[in-house]
Amino acid sequence: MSLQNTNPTNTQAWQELEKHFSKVKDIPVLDLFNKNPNRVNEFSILWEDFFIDFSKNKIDTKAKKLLLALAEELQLSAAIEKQFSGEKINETENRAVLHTALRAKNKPDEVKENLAKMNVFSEAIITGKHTGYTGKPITHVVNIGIGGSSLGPEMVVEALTEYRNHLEVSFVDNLDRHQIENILKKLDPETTLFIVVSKSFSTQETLHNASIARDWFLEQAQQAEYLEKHFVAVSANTDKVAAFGISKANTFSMWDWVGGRFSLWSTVGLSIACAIGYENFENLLGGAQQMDKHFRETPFNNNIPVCLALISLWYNNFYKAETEAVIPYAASMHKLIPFLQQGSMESNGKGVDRNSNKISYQTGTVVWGEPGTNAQHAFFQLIHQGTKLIPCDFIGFKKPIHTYTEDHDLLMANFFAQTQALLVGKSKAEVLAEEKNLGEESPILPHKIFEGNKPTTSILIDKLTPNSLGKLIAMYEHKWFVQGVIWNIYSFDQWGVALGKQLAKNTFKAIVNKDAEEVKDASTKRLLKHYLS
Ligand SMILES: O=P(O)(O)OC[C@H]1O[C@H](O)[C@H](O)[C@@H](O)[C@@H]1O
Repeated sequence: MSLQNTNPTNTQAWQELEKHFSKVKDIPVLDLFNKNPNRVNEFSILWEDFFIDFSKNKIDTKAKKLLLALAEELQLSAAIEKQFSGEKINETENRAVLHTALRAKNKPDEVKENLAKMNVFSEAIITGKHTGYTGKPITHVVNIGIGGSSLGPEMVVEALTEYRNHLEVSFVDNLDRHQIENILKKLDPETTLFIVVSKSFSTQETLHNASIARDWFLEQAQQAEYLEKHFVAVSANTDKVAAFGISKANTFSMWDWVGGRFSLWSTVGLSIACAIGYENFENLLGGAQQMDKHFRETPFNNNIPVCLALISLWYNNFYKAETEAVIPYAASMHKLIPFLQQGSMESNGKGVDRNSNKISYQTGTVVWGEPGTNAQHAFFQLIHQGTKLIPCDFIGFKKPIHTYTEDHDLLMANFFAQTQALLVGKSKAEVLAEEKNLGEESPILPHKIFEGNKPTTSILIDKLTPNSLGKLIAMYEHKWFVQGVIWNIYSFDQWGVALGKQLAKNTFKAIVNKDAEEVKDASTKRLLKHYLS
């Protein structure tokens, strides 16, 4: 057993963290600021167009030191090198994990070829050189895929609205027929391109939706040869693509060494290239490449993904915080949360360690959130005054993507005010001074007090661009990786999604046969009977 397969709770650093935690857990963060005039410097990182302020977290100098020692003791550097050098670190699937190779300066030849093909194709769609079966240019692109074959591209396409061209881009992922019907009814088969994206090309939702789209198309186009102009596929399973009826020329390859949730950098990003142009897609890759370099080369105490990962681990394993929230102050980033949920929770929601033993400590956190300012009016009440500890990442931009700078100032004033309110709170004395009609004995008084001391990390970026978005996404990818290394789990498989898929097949059979007895447990049997009645 190498040191990298160690139960983290058995390390010396963990033991010391436990001891230290019991001493410092109740110290208010404001006291830490008072005792340490250098706190903001010590707990912030300025890197290129990113400024990360960790100082509002419940962490002192010693805890930081011990967390960094934990990373060293568990040989994080060696683990990072293993990933970048293409070792088969996804051991349960016997695969390398090389999404970083997709955005590296020197890409593997097969990647270069497929990206070049993507460049030419997206350009032809955008310029109208590629026409539909009646000679009209394509106006609408529909990405059919789910999970990693949808969340990343959709998030990027939505976030970068200011970089969009004239093409309308939609995403169909859900098995609910309602979704695809709603999209198709607005489309014209003559001017629509479908991109069927599935690494495995055996995902129920995607194949089902792709068949619906094909039938819809053929209903009007009539001739199967016209499919060639309107259906392309992205997949690692070219045989299955061919069996579905999409030609080799219309197939973009991806590879088993790219995990679905890390695949937006590959040909899975075809819808991105169509929506914002290939050059902008390359800028996205360029940003990720810069973050990869930062992650690989920067000492841990100044390393953004490493610090984010360790602070999150501190809350998860010592404060026993169950969740963490992400609040982007950019309405166009509303799809960032589901993307991060898959990335973090599918990667690190594991209960068995690398030695195949059941884990006795906490692993993956629950990630949730919503863009600010909407979040303020929905769930911030609980974060400010509830009983749960919820560390939050606030993401904001110095410059807006529009020209209304004062409006942007108003938005960002909310960002800063919220992190400040969460930290500082409002004391009894302050409430009384502000509200003269409230007496000391008023039953309303306790409701108006804010304890403060609620932790936030501020991620302040110059501007939302393809480059900075690439950096931001790669930053979170590396955060999950670091946590997986420390938790001693395999972050790159997802066996936990298999059982439900398997049972759905039998359940569907039971429904078709109208035979609830095929289902084993009493509750589901009763539900099925009711459904069938
Ligand atoms: O790209 P596909 O093979 O269609 O897979 C789509 C998604 O489905 C699976 O259930 C996995 O949980 C995801 O990791 C994956 O991204």
